[in-house]
Amino acid sequence: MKFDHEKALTRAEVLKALKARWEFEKRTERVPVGEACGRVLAQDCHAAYDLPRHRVSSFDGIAVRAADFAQGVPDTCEWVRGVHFTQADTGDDFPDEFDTIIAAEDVGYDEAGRLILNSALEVKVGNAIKRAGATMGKGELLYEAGTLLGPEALAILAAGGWAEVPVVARLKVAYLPTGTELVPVGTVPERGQNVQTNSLMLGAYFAQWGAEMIAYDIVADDRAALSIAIDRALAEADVVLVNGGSSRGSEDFNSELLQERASWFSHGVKAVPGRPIGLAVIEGKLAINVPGPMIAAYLAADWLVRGLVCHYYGQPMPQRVKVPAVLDAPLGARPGFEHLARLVAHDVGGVLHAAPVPNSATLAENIRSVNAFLAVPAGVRYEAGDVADIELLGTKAR
Ligand SMILES: Nc1nc2c(c(=O)[nH]1)N[C@H]1C(S)=C(S)[C@@H](COP(=O)(O)OP(=O)(O)OC[C@H]3O[C@@H](n4cnc5c(N)ncnc54)[C@H](O)[C@@H]3O)O[C@H]1N2
Ligand code: MOO
Repeated sequence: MKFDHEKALTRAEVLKALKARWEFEKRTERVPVGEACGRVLAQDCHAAYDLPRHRVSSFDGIAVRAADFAQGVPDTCEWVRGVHFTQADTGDDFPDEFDTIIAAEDVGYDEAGRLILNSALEVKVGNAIKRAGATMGKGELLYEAGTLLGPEALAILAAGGWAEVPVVARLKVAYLPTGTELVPVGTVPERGQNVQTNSLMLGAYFAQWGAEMIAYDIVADDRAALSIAIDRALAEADVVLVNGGSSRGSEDFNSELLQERASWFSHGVKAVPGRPIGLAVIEGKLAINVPGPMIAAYLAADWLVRGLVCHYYGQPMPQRVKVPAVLDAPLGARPGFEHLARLVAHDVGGVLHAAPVPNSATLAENIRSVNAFLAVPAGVRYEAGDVADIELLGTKAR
């Protein structure tokens, strides 16, 4: 499908246009609290009760009556466990007749098992006692709707009585690999064939971002078959990704098929790699024709699908750590286009340097070595030796 570079939108314009037109329904489901890490809370969650339910000791030690210490440390030779004092270790409840704790470090016993206390002790009511509700008070707001739950949140919610947690249902992203040349993983490709692998990479990313991928079987470059598959995917998912057939090949039908169904359609983004992307809004759902090549598919997922996932969950797009690096090669795209530069960053005598992978490298080598990213704005060109703030992709700089 032909497209006009001048009409292509910037990445920011694409995100804005799609978010403005996307009509998604945020479904809610309840999941066991142990499975809620990484999920987004669908409603405010309050503590169901005070915890601890009643005051407890906050030290390993013994519970005593402070009144017995009004004149200083008493003679405890005749003290009877359970009558004059009782064991009360950290987190332990103890009978209400006792009102203070003496830490184990200040407590001893003689050969006859009689209690001996440090004579310098000052004992007041309420020493080393954790009040009722100190962990959480009944009705306390534990987490607000919209919170992205992390490991600690699971523990706090569970402590507050939430054995099951109401969360936003996972965004469903249908992934449709298309191309007559594609064969499934496990098949040795013949001449003219290629292994369908983007679904593995994208599915793993979507899982990290909290979206569920519905992976479809490979669809050949056949208009009728593609049309049926696209309609099926649109019925099943919130977002449909049609991978491949996005450009100008004689069998690149996908963007056309999306445009036919769309209330809004745009082809192409002013960013490379990944420029020939098809963007459609179909009955309030989003359908994206993601370019086939692995790096273009990765980039589209990273800036666009991730942005949409964050929008669905009401979360900000996570920002990567940026650090200054000396560029060892020029960077910048043709006029009007952003350059989404994937870089290899490495330390040279305490100074971070970065450069793109040489064109001569295999794709495998490229993927293995890239550990940084720089979005060079349209109209900007960096020369070798310039310093730029690069984003670290989370792998160790080498
Ligand atoms: N004459 C032109 N040719 C191309 C242009 C252009 O402007 N003029 N743009 C190039 C750019 S940039 C890109 S990006 C690609 C876009 O390609 P398509 O989206 O049409 O993808 P296909 O042609 O179907 O496949 C390309 C390549 O990727 C492999 N592929 C596809 N899907 C998968 C998958 N699921 N897993 C693994 N690999 C996949 C496919 O086998 C091909 O090798 O067009 C350029 N051409
Ligand atoms: O978008 Mo393409 O070749 O630039 O991957």
